[in-house]
Amino acid sequence: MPENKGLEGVVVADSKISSIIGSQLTYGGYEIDDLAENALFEEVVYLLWNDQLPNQQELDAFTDELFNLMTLDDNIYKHFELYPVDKVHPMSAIRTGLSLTAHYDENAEDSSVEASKNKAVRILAQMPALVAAFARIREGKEVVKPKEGLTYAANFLYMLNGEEPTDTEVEAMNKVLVLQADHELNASTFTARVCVGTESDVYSGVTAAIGALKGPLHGGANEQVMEMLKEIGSLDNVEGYLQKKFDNKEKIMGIGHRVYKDGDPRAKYLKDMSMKLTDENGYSELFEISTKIADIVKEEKGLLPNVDFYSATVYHSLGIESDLFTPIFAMSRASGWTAHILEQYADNRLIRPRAEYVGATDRKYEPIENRS
Ligand SMILES: CC(=O)SCCNC(=O)CCNC(=O)[C@H](O)C(C)(C)COP(=O)(O)OP(=O)(O)OC[C@H]1O[C@@H](n2cnc3c(N)ncnc32)[C@H](O)[C@@H]1OP(=O)(O)O
Ligand SMILES: O=C([O-])CC(=O)C(=O)O
Repeated sequence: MPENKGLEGVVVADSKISSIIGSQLTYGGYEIDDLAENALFEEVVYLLWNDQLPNQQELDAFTDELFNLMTLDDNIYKHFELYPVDKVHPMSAIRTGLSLTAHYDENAEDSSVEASKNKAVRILAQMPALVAAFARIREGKEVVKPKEGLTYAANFLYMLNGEEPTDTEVEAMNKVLVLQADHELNASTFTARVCVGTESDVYSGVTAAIGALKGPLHGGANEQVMEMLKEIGSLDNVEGYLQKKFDNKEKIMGIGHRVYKDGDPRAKYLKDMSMKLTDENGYSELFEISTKIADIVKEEKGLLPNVDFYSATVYHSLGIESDLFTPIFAMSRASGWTAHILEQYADNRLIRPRAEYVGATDRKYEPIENRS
């Protein structure tokens, strides 16, 4: 087995976008705490793409640009009606939908820096529209187009629910988007960089990244956390549920991290939000079940909650279906993916590691009639 199975600890790129040192996370040199408490998601995206926060004029121009690209081509809305939407996971729908948006971008194959930056803006603007449209169409509801003057977080909730969200909802959604925007070389970002390292286009990189985020060991864990909470059902069942998982050597979703061994700095914000929102919306028991799970897993395994753990109850309290949790993560992470894609283009070298061959050797071709 290679020394660094799963590329653990292997450094494969220089990056100015985000950094993890111990339990400290920074975006472009700003502490995640500072940004989570103060920043608008749009400011964070601008920071990830430009290595500096925008001034008011730059933010206004960027917000307008995003709004102007937030409505999808009618054919994209229509394509969601072409297949049995009730049987399709939203992450698969978004993966296909995002890939489809490329066909309505006349500069899709233009690989200039300017065109690649424009694609990043289009993708970020279109992700919330894709998630919200799919969610409504599968319920037989009319698509809701974005509303001018709303922030990115507010517009997503508006397009999803068809009514303007409250300040509390917008604040929570904005914070979740900020917290999930980037995370160094996580699996989906690495996937995006590998893809565009072949000089492939931005849409291909983001589509590949969506596929990687979908897995339950990565972004897909937030949906699984909600399924676990539902399965547990009440506080009394937590010990029994966990014991069975431990006995079967199964993982507890939303817990553990490849890099953070002393805790994920994003989790405390999500825990605070979860406590507040579950209390306000009548889901306090889900919060209590969550903290009991976290305490027992810490005690038994020394493992701590990651970003996905408490985000599940935050989304649930906002009335969001559990299979939309990972698509929302994708919406936010599209900012980090595209930042990394642009950074990869700027100083590219094909990413191509090696494998240790451990298969059979010295075989000779046998005609098919001679094979047993
Ligand atoms: C946004 C994100 O992607 S955050 C991560 C989201 N993913 C999850 O929440 C899924 C659950 N967690 C996990 O699967 C893991 O903790 C990962 C994949 C996130 C990171 O794992 P790694 O550092 O690669 O650890 P790895 O999977 O090799 O596990 C090491 C040991 O810890 C155990 N372990 C790790 N996480 C967990 C967990 N959540 N529950 C129980 N045991 C765990 C493993 O079973 C293994 O035990 P062993 O050595 O006795 O076989
Ligand atoms: O960094 C990782 O491996 C996973 C993670 O927390 C993220 O992508 O936010």
